[in-house]
Amino acid sequence: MAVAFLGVVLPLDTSNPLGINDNLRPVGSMCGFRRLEQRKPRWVHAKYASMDFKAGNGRKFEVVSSLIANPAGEVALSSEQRVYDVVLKQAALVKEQLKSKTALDVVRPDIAVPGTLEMLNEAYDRCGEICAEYAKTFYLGTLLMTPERQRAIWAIYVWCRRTDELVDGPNASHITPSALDRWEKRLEDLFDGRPYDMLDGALADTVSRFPVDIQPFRDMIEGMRLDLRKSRYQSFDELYLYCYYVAGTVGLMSVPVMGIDPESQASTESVYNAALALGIANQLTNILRDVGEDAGRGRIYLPQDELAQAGLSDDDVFAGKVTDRWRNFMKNQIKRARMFFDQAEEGVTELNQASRWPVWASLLLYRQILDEIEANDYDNFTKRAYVSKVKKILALPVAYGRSLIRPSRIHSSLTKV
Ligand SMILES: CC(C)=CCC/C(C)=C/CC/C(C)=C/CC/C(C)=C/[C@@H]1[C@@H](COP(=O)(O)OP(=O)(O)O)[C@]1(C)CC/C=C(\C)CC/C=C(\C)CCC=C(C)C
Ligand SMILES: [Mn+2]
Repeated sequence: MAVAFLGVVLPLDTSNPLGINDNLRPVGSMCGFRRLEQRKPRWVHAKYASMDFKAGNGRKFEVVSSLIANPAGEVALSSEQRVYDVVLKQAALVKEQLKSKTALDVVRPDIAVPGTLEMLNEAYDRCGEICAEYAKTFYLGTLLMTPERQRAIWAIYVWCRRTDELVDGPNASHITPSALDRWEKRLEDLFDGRPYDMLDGALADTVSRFPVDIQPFRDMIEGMRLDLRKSRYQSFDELYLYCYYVAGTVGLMSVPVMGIDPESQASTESVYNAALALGIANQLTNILRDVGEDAGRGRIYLPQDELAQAGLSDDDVFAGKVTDRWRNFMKNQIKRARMFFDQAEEGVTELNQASRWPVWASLLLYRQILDEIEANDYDNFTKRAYVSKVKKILALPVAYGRSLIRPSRIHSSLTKV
């Protein structure tokens, strides 16, 4: 089946609701080692890398603040510092783009999305339907936002879901790095106002209206590339980068749409940093919940050095036996994930009033998965930790109550300097 959209005939396969096919085209990626540079780590998550997780026996790399050195003395920026550089750039870009907002209420008048308004509305409605189908609670949360914001978030959600589906969906075994290159080319096209199908058309419209940058989208595709070629993570530093790619990026894509409260005294970069932390916390939680399922696919996302330090090996993970060593190891992993949630909390209040509720709801619900892992006595091999419907419903008014808290006028750790 095909639909005429934005002046061209676009494929739409009803048996494939996300409309993913391999009809994509070619592109490239990102950095590696740098020589030692004195850089001040700010908003550092390094404390999470070092707290109780210090370099163990036989480790090749040592965490030194924002730098990582190998035994030969070569020094690389830590993942945290590399990602923080992206945060700074994104925060600067959003400020820049908002300054140039035109009377037409678009931030990028150079993007002219072809097609009629009716087609565009239809595309956004479809994004909403997909979002409701795949993530009901989250969809309900978006209904509180202004219509323009809610449909922009749906369009971003659908692009993320489709990207994840490439490597995790039913056709995942056919996905090659070049298919991801073609998906990236398609992304560039939609950012240039040349969407490939109706769902891309909705996102093209979103990026013309909101100061959303292409970098986090590219980085998410990079995360999917990593997933194709890598099934072990040597250290938390490596895992952190993966979590940024596949989940921290979602925070960076969403904040320009959700907006920062006009009363907020917080710096833009601190809010972006909190959004990044929420993505990282969610992904760490995903990883801890899915240990058994991932092991069944030969994958272990847990940092190898920390497993070794706890006296555990890949074989223990594959054997799936809950021992005291495993419980202790998991306690530390859960503690770290909670620290990222705590950091994210600091930023939610700074968001625009109508955006706070869905973010609080998603934060509270996701964080409860960690409680459920504990309630399962750390058996994440044979039991899937999930939050019951009743607990989900109970969390919603709590989230609503928190969303009423206004940004603080008093100097805080997030205040602009
Ligand atoms: C200041 C502040 C705190 C602002 C909030 C910023 C914000 C909205 C952050 C959102 C964080 C978030 C929801 C991240 C998603 C993390 C996640 C679960 C990523 C998953 C990756 C791959 O995981 P995996 O394959 O291991 O897991 P599955 O078994 O497949 O689940 C993802 C699946 C990547 C794709 C992500 C999505 C489909 C979610 C996209 C969500 C949005 C665009 C909306 C976010 C908005 C709200 C209100 C939560
Ligand atoms: Mn997935």
